[in-house]
Amino acid sequence: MSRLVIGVLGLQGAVTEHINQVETSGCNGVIVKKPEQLKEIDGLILPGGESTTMRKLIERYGFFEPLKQFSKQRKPLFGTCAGMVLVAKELSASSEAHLQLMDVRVKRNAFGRQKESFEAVLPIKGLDLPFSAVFIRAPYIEKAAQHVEIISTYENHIVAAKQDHILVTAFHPELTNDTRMIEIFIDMVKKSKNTVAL
Ligand SMILES: NC(=O)CC[C@H](N)C(=O)O
Repeated sequence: MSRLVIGVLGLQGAVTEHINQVETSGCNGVIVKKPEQLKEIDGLILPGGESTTMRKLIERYGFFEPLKQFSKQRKPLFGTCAGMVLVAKELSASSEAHLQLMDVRVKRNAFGRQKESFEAVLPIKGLDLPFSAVFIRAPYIEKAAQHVEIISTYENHIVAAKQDHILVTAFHPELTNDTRMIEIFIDMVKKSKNTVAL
């Protein structure tokens, strides 16, 4: 069977770290810089970075509608940190939401100044052993619809979740050597390919 092709939206943020993890996990990693490339990939990672800047670049490079279409086709998406902000249907503090793909309300920079960046060892649904999660000016999910599966919480806040073909984490799984989080995503991509093939 040919290798799965996982794209990383390459407009801004932690792109190469994700590509490295994708390749370590046995898939082909592609930096996506043009909307046409979305046709060539089986799943897409929206990396961490700065969501407001990413939104501007999404508009500038004509990605807004193509990304919505990508999701409409139920192709798997993985939003990490700023990527989670981008997919949320709602943002708190009346900020304007972006792609609005997942039924969650996200609070940006939610852990406050004392906790600009920190590491926490978290139990994750589906993993036998806890995951060492790196948070950098991280958001969290303030509110999730019933059909959103909560995968992990930290101090009672939702920091990882899944809805259908969309996975999100408030932390940066690509900044550790642990590839188990990306493997959860790769499994989703594998399953979606099998469903399409049937
Ligand atoms: N590390 C990150 O991705 C930070 C996200 C950033 N606080 C934002 O809202 O865009």
